[in-house]
This record gives sequence, C-alpha cells and structure tokens, in this order.
Amino acid sequence: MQSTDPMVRISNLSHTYQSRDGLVPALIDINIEIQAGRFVVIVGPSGCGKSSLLMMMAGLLAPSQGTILCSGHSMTSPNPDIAGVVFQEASLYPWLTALENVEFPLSLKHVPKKVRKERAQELLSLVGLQGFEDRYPHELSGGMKQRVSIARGLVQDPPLLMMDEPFAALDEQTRITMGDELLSIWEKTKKTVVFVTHSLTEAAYLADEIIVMSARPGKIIDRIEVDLPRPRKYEMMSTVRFAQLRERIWNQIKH
Ligand SMILES: Nc1ncnc2c1ncn2[C@@H]1O[C@H](COP(=O)(O)OP(=O)(O)OP(=O)(O)O)[C@@H](O)[C@H]1O
Repeated sequence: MQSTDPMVRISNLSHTYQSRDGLVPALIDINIEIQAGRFVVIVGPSGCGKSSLLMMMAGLLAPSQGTILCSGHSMTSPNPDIAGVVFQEASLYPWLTALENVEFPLSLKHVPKKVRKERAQELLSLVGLQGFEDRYPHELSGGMKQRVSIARGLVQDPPLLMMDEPFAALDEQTRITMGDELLSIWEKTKKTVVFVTHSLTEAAYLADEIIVMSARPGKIIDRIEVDLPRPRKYEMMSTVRFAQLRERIWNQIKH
C-alpha cells in the first residue's frame, strides 16, 4: 500500500442473502474510500445492511459482488493484524481473566508469554483498566467488558478498528463516557475507525465523516463531513450545528 492509498477501498459492492423464502437483496453498489486515521460512522435505518457491510469489511462474510481492500489487503477472511473488530456484545471468554482475554489472540500466534502479557497490560492501561487485569468478565461492568473488547481488538496493533454498535447495550451515561474514551484512544493510537450505530447523536459526536444509508436494499445516500471542532465536548450536543447535522441525517432516514 502506498502512503496516498486509502486505508479502506470498497468498490462496486453488492450483497444478496439467499434465505429459505428467496433472495434478500441487502446492499447495492456500495463504493467507499476511507483515508488513514479517519473516524467514519455508518448510520441508516434498521435492516439497511450496516452490520453486513461491517462483517464484509472484517472478512467475516463474502460479498456477492465487488471488492474490499483494507490497508491494501483483500479481506477474504478475518485478519486481526489488519482489522480489530468489536461487537455489541463483548464476547469475552468467561473462563479467562481480562488480561488473558486480551492476550488470547497473541497466544494463537505463539507470541512468548512475557511479551504478550506486557502487550496486554499496555492495552488494558490504554483503555483505563489498570488494576483490573485479574478480574473475570462476570466481575466487570458492561462498559468495562467493552473496554476489554477494545483492548483485545487493538492487541495486534491493526491499523483499522471496526465497531458494530459497541455501546448500544450500555446505559446512556456509560455510553457517553465510552464515546469520549474511544475518541481519546483514537487520538492516541491514530487508528482508522469504522463505527456502526443507530444513534444520530453518537454519529455526530464521534465522526469525522458520516455515511448515511437508505432502507434495505442499502445504498449510500449521503456522506457528511462533520465540521465540529475537536476535542469534542458534551456541550456541543446542544449547539445549532449539532442539531443541523442530526436533522440532515434524520430527514433522509425517517421514511
Ligand atoms: N443470514 C441472512 N439471511 C437472510 N437475510 C439476512 C441475513 N442476515 C441479514 N439479513 C437481512 O439483510 C438485511 C441487512 O441486515 P443487517 O443486519 O446487515 O442490517 P443492519 O442495518 O445492521 O440492521 P440493524 O440496524 O437492525 O442491526 C436485513 O433485512 C436482514 O433481515
């Protein structure tokens, strides 16, 4: 990959599911380029294909048509060196501690114990969980479990972090705090983030750019550059500009 190439390039992507009831066209003619270091949020009505698109970008689902290049690699299978993935449910191993959960992808690659422990500790500190290394998932709050998932997603230092509604199951206060913490992690690590959400507020608060999708079959109907200054502050949510951004999205997806 050359330094001018986009971190993500999706070309002419369409996807149709084959279900028992017949063909379900989910996505049509998706073309996206994302430059390195950007924070891009995908929004759209329920069922428009956001998760399907993210799963394809992560190499978890093969598109019916089109190509996806992430960091110059064709995403035909999951590659945690290229993209860390965080889902709505933390999906941690209940029998492993927070540290062991974060270490786990490295143990699969036979990274020596000492090295992977140090790396996992470093990541747990980054997500604010220093001192919680030995806790098991059932001893952690929902927000803490998602922090462990983010740490695990970043443990192989991929250039991309893909997140599918990672904070949707959290209460509102924790969700706002997690958004701020994610922005701080993003600023420190300079990762490219692709983030799927239902929340227009979350989209406008986090994003450099918002990709708006139509109802199924999902097409891209708008791309919005978010010109709110950084660092983002809670008070910005009550500004006219913030309301305009939300309204622009809402007017396109409300039907
Ligand atoms: N395995 C499958 N077989 C058939 N249809 C499917 C399958 N998976 C998803 N779909 C359909 O494809 C469409 C897109 O699903 P997807 O989960 O990607 O949408 P989404 O935008 O993430 O939805 P939500 O916002 O509700 O999470 C939906 O209409 C869904 O019912």
